[in-house]
Amino acid sequence: MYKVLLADPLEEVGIKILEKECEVTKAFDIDKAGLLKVIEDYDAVLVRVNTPIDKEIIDKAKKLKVIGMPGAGLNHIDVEYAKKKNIKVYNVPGGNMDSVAELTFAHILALSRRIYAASKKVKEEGCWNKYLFMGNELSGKTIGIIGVGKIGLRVAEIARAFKMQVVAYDPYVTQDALPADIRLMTLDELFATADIITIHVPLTKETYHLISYDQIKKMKDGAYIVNMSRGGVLDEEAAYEALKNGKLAGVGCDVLEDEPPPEKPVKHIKLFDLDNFLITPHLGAWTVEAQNRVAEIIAQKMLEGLKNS
Ligand SMILES: NC(=O)C1=CN([C@@H]2O[C@H](COP(=O)(O)OP(=O)(O)OC[C@H]3O[C@@H](n4cnc5c(N)ncnc54)[C@H](O)[C@@H]3O)[C@@H](O)[C@H]2O)C=CC1
Ligand SMILES: O=C(O)CCC(=O)C(=O)O
Repeated sequence: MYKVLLADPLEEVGIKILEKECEVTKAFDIDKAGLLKVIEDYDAVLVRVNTPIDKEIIDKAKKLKVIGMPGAGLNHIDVEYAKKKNIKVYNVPGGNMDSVAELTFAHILALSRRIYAASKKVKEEGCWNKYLFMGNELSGKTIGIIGVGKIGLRVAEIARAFKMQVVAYDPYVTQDALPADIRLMTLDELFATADIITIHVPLTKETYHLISYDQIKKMKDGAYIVNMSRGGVLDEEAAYEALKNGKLAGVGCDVLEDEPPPEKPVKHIKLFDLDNFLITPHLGAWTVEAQNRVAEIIAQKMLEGLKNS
């Protein structure tokens, strides 16, 4: 029987598939030191985004044949090095795209209708004053999508239903490959055109701090930024400055560069003081539907990978 380590939780449907042919160990709280101690015993390991698999772990993993990620992003896994060591790395492209695109719009709507601040004012002060919370319609606005892969394209589909114009920046796709109503442009053109900018790129050397203060300066006054991709793509210090001085009207993030953030009083994150900064704790893929889907697919892929290795 293959030995599989679940270093992070997986929905039951995936565990059941693996358990048919593997001995499955659950070690959801394992840290790097723990992984280094036990990884040599396993044929396969499943990790989510906050459990990195680096060269050091791979070097210890003498029996490892398969690494599985029940989602899209692989920036926490040294995929090149794993491949050199003949370890297969699997993810589930598109498995959570609907959920992430839907949360993108939850942030966009919450920002443009000031839902967080208005709700807080009612609950904390009993203040029922609509005059404080004038919002904006999405209809007729331009959304700028950075990265038109699986999630970016789904965001574009939803944007259409809101009667928005869609522009996009992605150096790895061509205009012919896109639906006719998505206008591909340079990043500077997108900054000058978009009312709402939404980020859907992988975290790479190229995308690290892709949105810096110098880039924000090129955006329209009062623009919104939403980042559902990875912390590190948006420079959080720059976002703070731009929210404080009013250059940006709102920022919504599902991810942070330092994630999970240290708890108070260890470090206080300035952005958290601002009502027009929205944060969710990496919930993009966190729906029953997406989690069941990715669990089933990743378990099947890992099993196939083990059998073919
Ligand atoms: N918040 C969450 O829970 C989730 C976050 N994600 C993040 O979203 C990212 C995108 O996911 P998918 O759309 O499924 O991936 P995808 O691979 O289908 O699309 C990524 C797109 O980004 C483009 N891209 C790459 N480098 C770029 C650059 N420098 N500038 C502009 N575009 C660039 C690619 O050409 C591709 O079209 C993932 O890599 C992951 O980091 C994904 C799923 C859940
Ligand atoms: O489900 C998770 O743990 C993270 C999802 C994610 O960020 C991804 O699929 O790239």
